[in-house]
Amino acid sequence: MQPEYLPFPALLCSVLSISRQHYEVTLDPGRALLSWRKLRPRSVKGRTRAGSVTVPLTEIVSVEEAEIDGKYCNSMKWQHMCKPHAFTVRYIKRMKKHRWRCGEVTFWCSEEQMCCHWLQALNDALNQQTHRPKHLLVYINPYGGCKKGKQIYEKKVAPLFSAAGIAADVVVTEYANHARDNLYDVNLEKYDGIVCVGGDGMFSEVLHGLIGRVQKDSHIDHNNPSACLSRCSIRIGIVPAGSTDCVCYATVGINDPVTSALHIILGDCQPLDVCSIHHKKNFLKYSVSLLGYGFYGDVLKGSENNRWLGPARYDFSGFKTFLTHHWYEGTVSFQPAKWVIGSPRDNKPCTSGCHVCRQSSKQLQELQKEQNCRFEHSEEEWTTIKGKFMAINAVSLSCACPRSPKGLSPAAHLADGSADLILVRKCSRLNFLRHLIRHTSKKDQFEFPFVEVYRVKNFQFTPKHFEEYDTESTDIGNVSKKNFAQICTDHPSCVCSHVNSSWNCDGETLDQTAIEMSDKKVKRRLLLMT
Ligand SMILES: CCCCCCCCCCCCC/C=C/[C@@H](O)[C@H](COP(=O)(O)O)NC(=O)CCCCCCCCCCCCCCC
Ligand SMILES: Nc1ncnc2c1ncn2[C@@H]1O[C@H](COP(=O)(O)OP(=O)(O)O)[C@@H](O)[C@H]1O
Ligand SMILES: [Ca+2]
Repeated sequence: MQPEYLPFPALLCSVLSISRQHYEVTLDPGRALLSWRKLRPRSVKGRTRAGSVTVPLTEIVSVEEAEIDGKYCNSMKWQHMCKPHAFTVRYIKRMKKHRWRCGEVTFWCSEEQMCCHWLQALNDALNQQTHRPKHLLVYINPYGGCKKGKQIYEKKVAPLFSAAGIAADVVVTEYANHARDNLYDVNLEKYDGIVCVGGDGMFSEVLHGLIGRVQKDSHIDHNNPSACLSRCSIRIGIVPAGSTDCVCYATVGINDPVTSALHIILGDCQPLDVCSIHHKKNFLKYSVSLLGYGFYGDVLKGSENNRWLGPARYDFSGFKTFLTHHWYEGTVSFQPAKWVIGSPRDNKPCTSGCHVCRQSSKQLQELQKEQNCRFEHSEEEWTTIKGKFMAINAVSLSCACPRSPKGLSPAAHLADGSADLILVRKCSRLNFLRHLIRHTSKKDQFEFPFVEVYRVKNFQFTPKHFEEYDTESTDIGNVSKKNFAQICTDHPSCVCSHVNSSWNCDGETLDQTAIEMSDKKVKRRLLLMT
């Protein structure tokens, strides 16, 4: 039997007008390009192609028949025609520093038939982009960051979505965890993606709702640390309107609502590692950005009563935390991520389509197949480090954000199945400041004798007092006040609350201090619309 071939759409080339100048406009379906070139180019050498623009069809946002402006219609040029015809193409314009803007160009045709032909051909090309979302569910946190989420969505994002023919059902949240709870009830089949307008905390809320919902539908107990979770096929998009926005910044390269909206419209997609955190086999939370004990845990705790300060609450609390200069004692154990081909000391940041992520994922999958799903229990050696720490940070992505454009671990990978564990040991205030300042420049923040970094598959942390006073039961509630007093005499300069820090998990404080974290990737991977 003869194979059936679809007729390949023909190249379309016409002379059309843009702002009353003639252009040769070409739609090349074979190379997936739309281009326009000014006719009668200027004679000055080297400027002949100045009026030429090429746009990949994948970067066309929308195509529509243009509204004919009365003034333009009556102007000299069009007086001889019965009715002018035009169509408008919106497309991605790449600016500096990963910023995207929506460019717009209107092509005027001399005949109605030609205009229809162009509209049809361009719409056919757009309809082939089947990965683009058509129906989105949007959650807006009106209190995130500078409390401008609703405004940002209405002014900057909604007009782009509607121009691109995307229908959006919008929920403005009324309380914390509104979006999470709503995701348990909503008919997900209706949607091609979920969009959250807010910061990392809001993203984490949507992520918990979505992963939880999918596990509930598949009757999987996510409390079980070795359970293989069902994969979420629905994507989450982020419109940054929070205080840190590091998930957005680290995946898109900038925290800019218009850029994010345009990535969502094009259907861009980026897989993301998700870590799960347990305490004694009980599931606590998922983490996608920072899981930090010590400095970042204290910064978060100190910022909680100053929410009214907006994003500045972190700087204010950061300054205070820096001055208090606390260190914490405990034991960290981890298993290295052996499948990864990169190292945290590489000098290259992870970008979309990253070769390291692809290769590492492949190797991880093979390893899992080999170990026949016993991956979590493999008896590989654990490295144990006892000590006094200023900060213990586990990051599954770079955590780049406006405060630190390269992030806490600049070479961390978005989807390699591993997390970078950064240990900052007890050091002088000056040395800690030197380490912090390096986050704002290109200099290596790990190049200090008191800083270590490992690429890990999982890790455990036990604070010192758990080891000494709580061998039977590790429930913090069971540690008696007497024991606390005992511990505090060991720390003459501190009060009880400073014996332990708390964990900052993507901007939320965890109730437990002794935790286990695993980065189970593949099964727990999440698709991000970026
Ligand atoms: C002297 C300047 C030092 C600057 C050091 C900057 C390090 C910044 C690292 C940022 C890591 C961010 C990790 C992201 C975590 C977020 O998931 C999470 C939640 O985000 P959301 O509120 O958007 O929901 N955000 C956070 O936990 C906030 C962390 C922010 C840390 C800011 C620390 C500022 C430290 C300032 C120290 C000043 C010392 C001055 C001494 C003279
Ligand atoms: N309507 C609401 N009222 C109060 N808290 C909310 C609301 N909607 C979401 N939240 C919670 O606010 C927290 C912080 O939100 P986020 O958007 O990350 O802002 P920020 O970046 O300023 O911390 C999240 O944990 C989220 O669960
Ligand atoms: Ca990772």
